[in-house]
Amino acid sequence: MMMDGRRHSVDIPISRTLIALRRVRSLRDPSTNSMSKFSALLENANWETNSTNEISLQFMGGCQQGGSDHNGLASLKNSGLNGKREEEVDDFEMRCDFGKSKTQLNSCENSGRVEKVGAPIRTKKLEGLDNCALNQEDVHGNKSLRERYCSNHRDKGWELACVTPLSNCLEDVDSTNELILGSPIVECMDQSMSRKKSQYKSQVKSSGMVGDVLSRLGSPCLSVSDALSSHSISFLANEEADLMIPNDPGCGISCCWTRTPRFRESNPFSDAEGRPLLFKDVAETASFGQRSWKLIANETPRSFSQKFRPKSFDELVGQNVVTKSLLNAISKGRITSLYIFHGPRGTGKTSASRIFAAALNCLSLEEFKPCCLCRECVLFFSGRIRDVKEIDSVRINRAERIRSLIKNASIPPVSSRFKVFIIDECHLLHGETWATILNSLENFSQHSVFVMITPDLEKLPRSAVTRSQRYHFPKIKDADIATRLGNICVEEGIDFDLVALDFIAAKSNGSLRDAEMMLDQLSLLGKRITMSLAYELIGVVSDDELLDLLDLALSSDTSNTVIRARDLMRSRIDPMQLVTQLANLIMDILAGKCEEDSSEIRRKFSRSHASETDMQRLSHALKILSETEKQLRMSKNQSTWLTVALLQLSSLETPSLNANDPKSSLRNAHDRDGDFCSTSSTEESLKLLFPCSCEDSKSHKLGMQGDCKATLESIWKGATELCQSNSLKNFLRKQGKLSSLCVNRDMAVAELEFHHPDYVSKAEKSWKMIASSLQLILGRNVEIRINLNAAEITITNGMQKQLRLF
Ligand SMILES: Nc1ncnc2c1ncn2[C@@H]1O[C@H](COP(=O)(O)OP(=O)(O)OP(=O)(O)O)[C@@H](O)[C@H]1O
Ligand SMILES: [Zn+2]
Repeated sequence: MMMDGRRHSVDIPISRTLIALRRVRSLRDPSTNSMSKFSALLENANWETNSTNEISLQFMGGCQQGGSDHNGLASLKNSGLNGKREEEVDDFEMRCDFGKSKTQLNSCENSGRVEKVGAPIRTKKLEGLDNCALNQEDVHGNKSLRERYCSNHRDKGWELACVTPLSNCLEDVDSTNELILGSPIVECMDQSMSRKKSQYKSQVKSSGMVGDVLSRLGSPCLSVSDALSSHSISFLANEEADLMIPNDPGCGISCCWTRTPRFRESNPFSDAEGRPLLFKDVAETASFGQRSWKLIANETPRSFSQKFRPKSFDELVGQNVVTKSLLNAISKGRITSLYIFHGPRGTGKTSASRIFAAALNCLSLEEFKPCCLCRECVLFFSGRIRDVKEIDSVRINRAERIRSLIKNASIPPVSSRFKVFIIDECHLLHGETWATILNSLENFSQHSVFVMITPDLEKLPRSAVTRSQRYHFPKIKDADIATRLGNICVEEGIDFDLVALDFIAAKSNGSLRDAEMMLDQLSLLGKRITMSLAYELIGVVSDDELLDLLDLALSSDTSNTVIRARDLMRSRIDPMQLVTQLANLIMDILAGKCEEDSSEIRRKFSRSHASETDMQRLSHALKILSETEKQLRMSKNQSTWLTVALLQLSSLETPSLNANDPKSSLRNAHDRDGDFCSTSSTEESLKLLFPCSCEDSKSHKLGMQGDCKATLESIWKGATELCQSNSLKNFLRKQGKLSSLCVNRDMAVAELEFHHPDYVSKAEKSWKMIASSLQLILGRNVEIRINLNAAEITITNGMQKQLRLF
């Protein structure tokens, strides 16, 4: 949501401060809490910009409320913009000269020191009784922790000053007492935006359009006292303005006009249709599906992703190409009527569409837009702009609604430069809806812009794609995500381990929203964000990673299967969970669900595993996995057996994994304490084959009988695959085999068999490599025994070499 506030507890955005000038409470009679006492003041206020680009607010004579004649004047200016050095640009001054109206506004005089939440504020200037100045600077400490993340939050100061205006500014007061203002220059520097000072250092220049828009604002009224006490200042006053709350976490700007705004032309549509975009999803209006929004500025953000939604292009992480190109399009005036923003979820498409809409209407003459400061931006960020609409794609599938929308788009904007229609999830538009829109493109007002958003370009009609300007939002790099998370942690005062943030970033699959949501959840635990905490909460693997693993396993890429599986299980997922997820995924694929899924990796996987044999292999894999799942419940060596099971997925020879089959490869290795199952007869035969280690009741063993053979073959194949030397690999495959395996909690004993004494000695020479490969697959120390008939050589990896004879 564009209006999501941020840093409300740390920084005070100047924009919010300015808006708070309108707060009605400050203008109320303290004894009665009534506004009436000051109504004349409101009616007689006048704003103007003078030649030095200062905005002036003048309280005209004749108002005799409160024992004063209110000839006082106030103006706003950015002291840094009139030839000051760049370092000073951040300083935004407010000086007040209210003349006789100081009775109402006398708290200016008390502004010698103002506390800002989370950071001390220092007052630079205090200009006598009639003037006040507030200059606050952040004094962030604790730099060391923040250095990596706080580049955006370096110390900034701001100064707000009201200065006596020079001229008579009243140009017009219309019949409804609305003020028509001259061309003011709004200059303010939000702390949160101060890093953009190079872009923002110059103000919104005075222009007819600025004046035009300002003229639609109601009577402004000024109070500083309340503003200071609540760390915010407002421009205007009316009853609604009281919605502003001191800890308002919104974007910092709230629009609460005293009068109904006048527009260039009356809105030809119903109120509902013309309702402006306000960035808070609450209810829906009856019109073509446009959402009705509440002033988000008054609401507490419910999540980090709401709170930290980017509000300008430079806050958009990892989308530099898009940003640059959109900004260039605006600065060169090359705006087309149809844009498509596409790319994976949570990468900033919706945010960018809103920023784009704001930038299109921004009045700043600077290249970097939106400035967030001009009146159009103020309107936009307060959600009061009438010409930007966010439309529910499902709802406009109805004929009358799309007609209404098209009609609306054919008419020039109400008050802004561009009418922007943002249609999220546009792949849900029906073909006819698309056709109507595309056929009407020519008839749209030159100033109507459609921004369509979808995660999947391929689902859109070709004709739409070819007639639009497309912007791809790629997945966000893990490093960028981790940095962003770090910034959020610093801002929210959350302790964290870097590695945990990296982990969250890796888990979020390029979606910053997912990452922020995970962080949000973890932060609720109220502890330091650590790896183990993250693992506890997130221990699942994305579909894409699962598909990757499955692909490796099915393609007999033993080494990578083992490496990937071990990697996942080491830190990221419990083997039980992994096997369940894999089985579910295969079921989805077999059920054809991948066709509907938007993931490219899934579609690719489906395409490359579409043959009959592939389907058989997949159902075979499913059988193995479902059987493995049962076995793992009873096993203490879950990761080993899951790895072994994965190595069997590529084979089409289905080992009998029937739970009732005593020879089942995995089942028949059950030991007495339930680690692996076997019938007593199988156990006997295993002992016979491999008498020494399996006496340990905690171990389980696979022998050469029945279907154990297939498992042993898979493991042997995997192990040989992992040998780096090709000649050794070929030799072991051809001449040797794994004749039995006994695994207990700490180690495994593998029995190898060769047909010739020379082979035995050759294998013996390479025992380390063989043992290492088996070790990798089995995930524990491995003792190997190399047999030739009655001869057996025992070699313990990493320990001394031993020859044992029966
Ligand atoms: N590129 C980004 N830069 C900064 N924040 C981002 C970015 N992408 C996503 N976010 C975070 O994720 C939240 C959601 O982003 P947004 O709605 O713009 O993504 P989206 O691509 O439109 O997602 P979807 O396709 O699901 O609608 C934002 O509020 C913001 O906190
Ligand atoms: Zn602007």
